Amino acid sequence: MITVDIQKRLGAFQLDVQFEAPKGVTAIFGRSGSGKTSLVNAVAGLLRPDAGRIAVGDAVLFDSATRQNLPPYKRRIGYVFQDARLFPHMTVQRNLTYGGDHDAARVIDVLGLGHLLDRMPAGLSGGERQRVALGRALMCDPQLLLMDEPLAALDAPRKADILPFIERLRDEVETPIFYVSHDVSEVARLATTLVVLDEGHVAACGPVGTVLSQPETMPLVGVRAAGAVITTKIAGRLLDDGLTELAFSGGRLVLPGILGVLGQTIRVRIPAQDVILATEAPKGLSALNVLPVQITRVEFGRGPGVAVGLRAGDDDLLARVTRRSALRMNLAVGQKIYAIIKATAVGPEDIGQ
Ligand SMILES: Nc1ncnc2c1ncn2[C@@H]1O[C@H](COP(=O)(O)OP(=O)(O)OP(=O)(O)O)[C@@H](O)[C@H]1O
Repeated sequence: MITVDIQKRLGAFQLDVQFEAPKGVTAIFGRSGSGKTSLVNAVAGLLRPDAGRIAVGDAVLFDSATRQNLPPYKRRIGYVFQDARLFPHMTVQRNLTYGGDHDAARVIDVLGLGHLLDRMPAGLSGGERQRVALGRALMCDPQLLLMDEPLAALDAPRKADILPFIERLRDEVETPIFYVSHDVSEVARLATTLVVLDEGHVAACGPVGTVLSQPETMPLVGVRAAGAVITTKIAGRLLDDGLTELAFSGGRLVLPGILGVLGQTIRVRIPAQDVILATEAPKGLSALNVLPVQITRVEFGRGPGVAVGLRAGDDDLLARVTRRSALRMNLAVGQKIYAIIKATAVGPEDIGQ
């Protein structure tokens, strides 16, 4: 468990953050200026809090009560920035092992670096460079890895290339990761835990699927970003039609593309704005996915949209409808209705492992 409890005044800005993060990837998400970088800098030891406590398991990195403040180089923290910052005159192999060679063979395997070892950084793509930077950070045997917008400088195809490697890292390497991002698809794919910052405070914190599907989260993450994250298993592959059938606790979903092998676990983000609600089972509809659901929340905001929390089996879904529709349909907590999800609403960037 990682404990973060930080108070820090930065000019007119007050950072006041408390949360506990279990193993896995903890995404730190929030608008520009919400305090994400200040938070990870405090964890790295680059910014000294006015008060608080930071601990990774039993290792205390900072504690104002006992006046402990480990210098950055003693914190055993790996830091991966937006730009890879590799040594240009060294091969990938030498870059990787510059600070240590902990678990080298496995890190090279998980990050798919084997064929790049003799190359120089100048000849690598942006995504490959970031994988080398990640590998180098891991070979120093950190107890925590901090990644501050590591994919922000990459274009969409390079991002798509590197995400599966970070997913493998999350699933196969023990090192916990703090991952700063303002891209919700990235967060939905990678995060185990999500911490949403708002003006220096923790506005929401918990398992990523729970936080993103809460109606209250919608104003914080933005209406386009809000939506459920569900874990599914591949139940069928309709090869002729190029579709994949996914099973989850709430039923079945059919999505475009052949997404993996039978039985494989797939994580899917379903944007709230792409869920349509119907009070009766629809007939003669082109959409492939019609799920029976029960309303758990109806949250009227200040704008024209209403966030509707839904229970589908053991999973939470989220829909955004207009105030007018919510009133006309008389939507109320406990009501059993149908959620309709267009197969093409879930983009490739919303599907992970
Ligand atoms: N040394 C400082 N002195 C005064 N204000 C500061 C200082 N460092 C940061 N701030 C302010 O603290 C706030 C949080 O900054 P921070 O960089 O942590 O946000 P962020 O969420 O990482 O933003 P972005 O996504 O744009 O990188 C901002 O308003 C910033 O201007």
